[in-house]
Amino acid sequence: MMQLSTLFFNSSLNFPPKVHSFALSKPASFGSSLCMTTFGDFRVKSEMGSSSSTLLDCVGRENMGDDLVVLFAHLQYACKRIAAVVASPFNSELWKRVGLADSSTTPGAGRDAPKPLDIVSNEIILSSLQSSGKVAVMASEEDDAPVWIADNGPFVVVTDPLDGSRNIDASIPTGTIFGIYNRLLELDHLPAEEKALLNSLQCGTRLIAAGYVLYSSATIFCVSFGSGSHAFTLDRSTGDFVLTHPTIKIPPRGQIYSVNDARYFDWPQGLRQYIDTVRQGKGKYPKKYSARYICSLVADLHRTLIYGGIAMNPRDHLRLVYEANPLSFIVEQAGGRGSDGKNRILSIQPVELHQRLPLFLGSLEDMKELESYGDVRQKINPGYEV
Ligand SMILES: O=P(O)(O)OC[C@H]1O[C@](O)(COP(=O)(O)O)[C@@H](O)[C@@H]1O
Repeated sequence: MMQLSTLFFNSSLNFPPKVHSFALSKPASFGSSLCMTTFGDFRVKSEMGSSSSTLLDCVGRENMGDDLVVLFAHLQYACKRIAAVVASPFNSELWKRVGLADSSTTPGAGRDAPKPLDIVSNEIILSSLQSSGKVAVMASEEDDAPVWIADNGPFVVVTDPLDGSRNIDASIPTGTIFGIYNRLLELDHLPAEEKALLNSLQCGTRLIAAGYVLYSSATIFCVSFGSGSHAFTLDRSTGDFVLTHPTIKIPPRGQIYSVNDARYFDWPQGLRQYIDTVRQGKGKYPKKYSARYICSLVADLHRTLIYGGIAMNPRDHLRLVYEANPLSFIVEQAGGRGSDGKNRILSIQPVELHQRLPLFLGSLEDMKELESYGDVRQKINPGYEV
């Protein structure tokens, strides 16, 4: 079968040669205090701090070596392509043009059936990582087993290429999640399949970098190298990810909880009590909480980082290796906590690539209060249809 990404990107039907082009002017200097960009007739002014710089500038400054800069150059390129694909008017054509319903795409046990854009995003990331020459193995939500890429690649990448893809048809935000480890040299002697898996099952405490990319009204690349979490916004006029949220600090308390509360009657007593309490303004923070739930993990987490509160999914649904670990890393680096309702996520040793668990991410004080209710992890998981 033709590669989906090839089909999607090379087709003249999908990308008509005739596109509107606006006169785009590149800002004179990103270092200036006022950055002005022209989008056609619209002039957009943005205040840029003196620290204004791009994602690649910042990766370079982390002093973690040129290999990581090269990897991020490829990763950001992949995410820009995914951003373009999810916003394309031709997404709905994918179902008709490729045979995704055949058995070759049936996922292994414990995995959900992929959507066409999951597969396209997966291919975009895989091909970028392959051409970087810096990645030994990629473990993805979309593959049953990790893919061994290059014996001498210094890094291991775990990823959910397109989280929240069930929202695509309604143009609701989606995101890419990634985590990066060093390749474990002591496993080099093992057969490829075995070392690919063991490299991918590293504990979250060993992450050297992690992040997410939010595809929403803005495309935001949030990353941590273990010294704070920083977010960059895609400037579509230049193609750069520009530093917009340096050293994010999650508020120690928010007034927002984010959960699919249609599952209320499947929740354990502790979680019901916690939500009942904060809804009524009877918790440690004496104000009534509000609910926000996009049902798109990256978007729910991004809002939580900015406004505070807790983003949670109390059932065994989200994956430890490529969802919970990278996002917990980001949250911890922003001063918050990531747990399964009891244990710190980053300290849980993965035993399976697609291992699922309850996930709670958020403000330190809110997380402590939630966990004090003890029993917050949902035991039953009846297989909800939507
Ligand atoms: O159905 P629930 O329990 O509300 O789960 C919703 C969550 O599942 C996700 O869609 C991830 O699941 P998928 O990877 O199967 O799409 C998250 O983006 C979202 O937060």
